[in-house]
Amino acid sequence: MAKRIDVKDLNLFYGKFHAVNSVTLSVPPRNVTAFIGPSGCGKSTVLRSLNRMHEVIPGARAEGEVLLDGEDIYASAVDPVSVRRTIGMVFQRPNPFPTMSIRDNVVAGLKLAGTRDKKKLDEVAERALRGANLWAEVKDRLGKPGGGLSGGQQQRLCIARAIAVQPDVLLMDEPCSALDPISTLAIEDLITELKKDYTIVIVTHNMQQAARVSDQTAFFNLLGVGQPGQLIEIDDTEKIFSNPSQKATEDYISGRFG
Ligand SMILES: Nc1ncnc2c1ncn2[C@@H]1O[C@H](COP(=O)(O)OP(=O)(O)OP(=O)(O)O)[C@@H](O)[C@H]1O
Repeated sequence: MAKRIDVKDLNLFYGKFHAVNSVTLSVPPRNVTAFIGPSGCGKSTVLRSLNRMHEVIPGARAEGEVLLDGEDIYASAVDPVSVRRTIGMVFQRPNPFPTMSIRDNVVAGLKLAGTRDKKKLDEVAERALRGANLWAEVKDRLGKPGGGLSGGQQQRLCIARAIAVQPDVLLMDEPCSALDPISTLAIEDLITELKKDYTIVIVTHNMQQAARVSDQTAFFNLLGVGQPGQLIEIDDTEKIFSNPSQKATEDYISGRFG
């Protein structure tokens, strides 16, 4: 079930370093939101804070609120592990368990959560692989190692693994940066398919990609070296790329800096 995210006055730190200043934004369900901006402005840091992966880094902390359908994921009673199950993540480099079979890669999260029923695991594996547009390519070699797939297939395998646990939100941190153009298009098509069921937030350096796949775009910027990154504006992708409200956004998307 896709859910809505509301971020309120979120500040992110690495030890004493204030990495991101006061972000407030909303992500509607069944929508793709792209985070763009120059290197170091805090896109990945904000993304990781949306499922409490940020605090896994020693010394890192978050202040502010991240609401998932109105529930604060940072509330003291909330278990960060269950947050990460509900809000899945796909990383820059495909990271399947290389020696584990394709099928077991997909159902790794479910097995970890205690599901042992083979029939159920097979069903979930098929559904997730179909959902990730990979089923046709791997159905005859489900027992073969995940590491034997191409880079683009491995990334779809990781997406299958992320959706196998039926999350509410999918976070993607530059999911195509290690892929060739054909695999990139396959992932972009998949993102468009997945948004029927999921809320998706994607960090990308590729502005054409943001324009192609996202409904809304958030532009982050850095005011200076050592300064925290900040959200400059968030709006419909069409508006950001045709008529942004802020000059800094226009300069960035027209390639005048960044
Ligand atoms: N593990 C970490 N420990 C300390 N500082 C970090 C860590 N990760 C990121 N930072 C710092 O936080 C700031 C934001 O980094 P972040 O990776 O979020 O930016 P980004 O916009 O995603 O950059 P890029 O586009 O290059 O991936 C940077 O100054 C970075 O050096």
